[in-house]
Amino acid sequence: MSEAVHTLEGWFVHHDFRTIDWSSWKLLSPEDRQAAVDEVLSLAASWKETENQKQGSSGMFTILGHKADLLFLHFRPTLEELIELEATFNKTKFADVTLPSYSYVSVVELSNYVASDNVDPETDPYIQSRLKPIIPDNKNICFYPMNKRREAGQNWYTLSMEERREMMRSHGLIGRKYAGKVTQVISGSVGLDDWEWGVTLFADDPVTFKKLIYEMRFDEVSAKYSEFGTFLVGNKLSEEAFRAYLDVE
Ligand code: VOV
Repeated sequence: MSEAVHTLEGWFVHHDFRTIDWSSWKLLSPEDRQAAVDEVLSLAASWKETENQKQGSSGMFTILGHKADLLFLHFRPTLEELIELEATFNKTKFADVTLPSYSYVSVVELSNYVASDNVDPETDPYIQSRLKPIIPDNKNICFYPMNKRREAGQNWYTLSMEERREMMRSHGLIGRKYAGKVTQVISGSVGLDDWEWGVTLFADDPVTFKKLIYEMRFDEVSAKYSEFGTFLVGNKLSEEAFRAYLDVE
């Protein structure tokens, strides 16, 4: 039997993707539309307050293409908080014109494949900041779920710890070339959602997503042992941009 890698868990994550029923939105009166936007922005202000108190992080994004129009991304210490956030949003006037199009539930994860000894993860500021990530201000976001393969002759889970560690070392070396250009948040979802990990990337230039993911495709762990789900990409929304996005005057 192979040895399971030790993992550290941080904040829970909800990727809440919505489509907008634009016909219904346009049928609302200008006053009702304004009230609906104000209501969401007041929720966004309360999310900012939570972030200021270091009790989570939330962001709003537009998503390009048919898969979704918006993403509400939430990091919180507990699943209960994420459930409450979802219910609160669903009770807004704006939610009446949206439909959930995709969602993903996971928990921020760090594994100790390449961890250094003599570090206490409970107090180390770097590890803590990775386990409890604050959504960066980069313009673009890319999300996709992934699995490690479990096929005869290509089974990640039957490899020895040493083999896996070596491949993750090589994976990390590629990733490090993109330092300063991409921020990655890897969240584990075994037992929480349909895939094994969620990959959330943030960058100012969307071409960076393509270059990083393409380069990783040639790396052994991705080339031989990884399978990917649907990709969603979009832009971070400021409060003003959210208002402008929904403006149909
Ligand atoms: C943007 C750069 C970047 C960097 C620096 C980076 C580094 C690292 C390190 C050092 C480690 C191991 C320790 C830890 O931190 O957990 C990981 C871990 C992981 N990664 Fe990664 N990864 C990146 C980026 C990055 C991407 C783009 C992907 C998607 C893969 C692809 O082909 O599309 C990915 C996946 C993962 C996964 C699924 C895990 C967990 C694997 C497991 O079996 O447990 N990752 N990753």
